Amino acid sequence: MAPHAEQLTRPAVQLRGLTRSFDGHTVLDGIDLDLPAGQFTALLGHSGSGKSTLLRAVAGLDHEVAGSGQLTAPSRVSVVFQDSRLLPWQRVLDNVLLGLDGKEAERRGRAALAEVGLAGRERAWPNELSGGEAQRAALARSLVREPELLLADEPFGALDALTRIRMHTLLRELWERHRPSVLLVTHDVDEAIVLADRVLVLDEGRIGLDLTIDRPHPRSYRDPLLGEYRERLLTALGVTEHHDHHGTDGTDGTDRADDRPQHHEHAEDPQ
Ligand SMILES: Nc1ncnc2c1ncn2[C@@H]1O[C@H](COP(=O)(O)OP(=O)(O)OP(=O)(O)O)[C@@H](O)[C@H]1O
Repeated sequence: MAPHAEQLTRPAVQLRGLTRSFDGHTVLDGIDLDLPAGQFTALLGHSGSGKSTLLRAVAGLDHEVAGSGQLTAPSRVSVVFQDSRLLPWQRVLDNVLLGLDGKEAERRGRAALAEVGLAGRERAWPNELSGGEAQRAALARSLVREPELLLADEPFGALDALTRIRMHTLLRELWERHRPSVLLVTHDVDEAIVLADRVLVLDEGRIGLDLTIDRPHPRSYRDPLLGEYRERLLTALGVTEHHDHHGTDGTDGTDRADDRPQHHEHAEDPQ
């Protein structure tokens, strides 16, 4: 990045030479990355390419990676995973407040639940929520902590296609209102290009493609101009042979997530 540009956008996250290996197998191979404060970035890559490993490193959850290079991240970080990780023995509001006390925290917790569309469900138990509602509650739990950086690891990966699209709208609205820096890990090319302003492709331990998505929001899956970005990302992911299924073919695209190659072998739990 040019020096003057660096002065304009304070990076929220800065990685220099970040490396991580497991059993002699290098997963992150000297990653250099700046995430400017307030940017919405998506991270794509095949299963096993190291997306969760990178996210865990940025979250400060991986102590071994820390010494490998330079890693700077904000102190107020929230992480949302594919499963909501709500505690089943705590009611929804108590899950959202976990570790926060006092009337003011409770007021913020209720406000966060209202923001994600769960007003009135404060006293529900997690097992009374649908998958989408549970992820809404997980987002509320993140929001209430007013994170400078929101890390999301396949947060909508277990949801049906229609719920996922509703959650996309919600996440983008929350981002517009609160403006945390976001790093969203996903397998879903359409999810990445509809939500993010910048999409990174992780390939062989490096950032293989760093693409700015220069289209206004809210974006539609139907926008034919997103097709060019989709094509570039699919090419970077090595799946150009699926062009006919993913091109601008006049369908609304809402079912695309289901007819593209799936990479779920290692998608469950990044812990
Ligand atoms: N704790 C661990 N111990 C050993 N190997 C690990 C560990 N965590 C990750 N790996 C390995 O590192 C590689 C990258 O895993 P990672 O979970 O980061 O990939 P990913 O891109 O997030 O995959 P997916 O999209 O399937 O979730 C994989 O080969 C995985 O087996």
